[in-house]
Amino acid sequence: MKVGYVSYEVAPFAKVGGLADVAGALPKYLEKIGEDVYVIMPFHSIIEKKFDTSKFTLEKEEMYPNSHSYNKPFSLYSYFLPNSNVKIYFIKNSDIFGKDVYEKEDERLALQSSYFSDGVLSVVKEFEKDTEVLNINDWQTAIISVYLKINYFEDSILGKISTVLTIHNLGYQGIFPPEMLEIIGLPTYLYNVDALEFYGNINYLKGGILFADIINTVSKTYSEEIQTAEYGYKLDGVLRIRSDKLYGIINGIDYEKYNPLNEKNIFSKINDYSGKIKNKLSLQKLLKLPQKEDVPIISLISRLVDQKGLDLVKEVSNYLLLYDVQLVILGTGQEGYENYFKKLQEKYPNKVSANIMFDEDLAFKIYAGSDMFLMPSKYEPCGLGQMYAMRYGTVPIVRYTGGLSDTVREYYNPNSGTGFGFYEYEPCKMLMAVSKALYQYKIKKDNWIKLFENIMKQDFSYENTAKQYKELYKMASSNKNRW
Ligand SMILES: Nc1ncnc2c1ncn2[C@@H]1O[C@H](COP(=O)(O)OP(=O)(O)O[C@H]2O[C@H](CO)[C@@H](O)[C@H](O)[C@H]2O)[C@@H](O)[C@H]1O
Repeated sequence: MKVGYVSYEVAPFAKVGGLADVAGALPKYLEKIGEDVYVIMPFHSIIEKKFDTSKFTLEKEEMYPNSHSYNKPFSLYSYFLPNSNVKIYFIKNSDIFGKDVYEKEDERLALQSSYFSDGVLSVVKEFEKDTEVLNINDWQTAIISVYLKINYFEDSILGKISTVLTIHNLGYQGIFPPEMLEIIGLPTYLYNVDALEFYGNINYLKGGILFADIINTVSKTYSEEIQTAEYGYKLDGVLRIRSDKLYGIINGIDYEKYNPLNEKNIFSKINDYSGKIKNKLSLQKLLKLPQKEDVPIISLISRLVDQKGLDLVKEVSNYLLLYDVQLVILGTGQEGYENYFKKLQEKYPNKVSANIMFDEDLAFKIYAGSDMFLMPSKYEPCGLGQMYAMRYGTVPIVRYTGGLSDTVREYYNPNSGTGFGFYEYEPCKMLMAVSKALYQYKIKKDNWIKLFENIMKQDFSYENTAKQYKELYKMASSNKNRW
């Protein structure tokens, strides 16, 4: 079956968060199990800074979106996802796609994402005619399902395509003024409660949820949580309407790219606990923290946003730092958190390393060199950090929500469990989870090493995830919804 995977960010070309990791890996693994898959993303200008784009093939100099009122042309380039034969198309219009993957201004975002979405369909119609399913991702491309059902349902090529909408994060929905409908080339009658209207605005993700043939999210638990008022971000009712078509498939991580036996991403290979210690000492040296083998490093790598439970960390950090620990932060995001962690480092220069930057190389050195990885999220659709951490033998400490519930099992004894966690979103509950880990680390070292060995045996590879997506695509193509 021919499947197009459409994403606003794809690693390694442009990455802001976890969506890029999935978009850069899943298609590769789909190809391995026999799917005929290609990827489409915008040609963000940062790509030119990171890659030698002269290797890209110019497929067509001038193409146009068909519905959108911004009908300036784009050029189409192509290349391949690294280590695969998966073709990736880049839609280039330098006036539309600016220097950041996500620009701050709402109006720009509304325009960029819809221009891209409509442009994707022009590409499919001309270059990938036999596409059966488009896997669209998050609000930026959700609107593709609306274009297909409303504007192109009679088209001999596009009219046959089914959509799978994957929700990576319900917290971001693409909410814009109703006037956008005309600008993006959709009929104004869609401004009604059974379509895109959302509390006086329009909502791209709501459109995707109602118009896609199949919807899925990135863990089973999150697929259930988002149907409740607590996690539904006001779309729980709409999701409940579509609950018969709503699935949860846990993400994987790229085991080929992230391999503890390969020294490419990390300081030294980790095949036993001594390898872990080597990485830890090198990390301490790199970050100018005291090189102490027995002081546990607790790390946190994240977008610094409310979703990630950072208010809990703020609340208890002074208390936590009474312990003999080192805290390593890597992230960018809300200014309040960035400043907070910078100040924390100033206050505890020997205990805290706050790296307020986006640095993938450093990220994997931290995953490999830490003892514990903290992820106390308020909500977490899947979460990749905890899986990367375990891949490198770092014990996760998580709030049991969404995908964190589905990937971390509470430690009870050396033969069971893969981490430590808590349920209620309370600072002291998080602190207790950290204490449980510190107790094992400090007092029960044999147990800790056994735990290290257990988590390194966990399997979060993409093979199984890819098989489940294959089933979803089959289901989508045989369950096409008429609007
Ligand atoms: N400063 C920094 N420097 C370098 N690397 C950094 C970084 N900050 C974050 N990262 C990296 O970005 C990725 C974050 O992925 P997550 O899945 O943990 O969260 P995110 O909320 O972005 O993704 C959303 O989509 C994914 C994919 O479906 C879901 O797993 C998740 O729950 C959902 O919120 C990881 O690869 C991490 O290493």
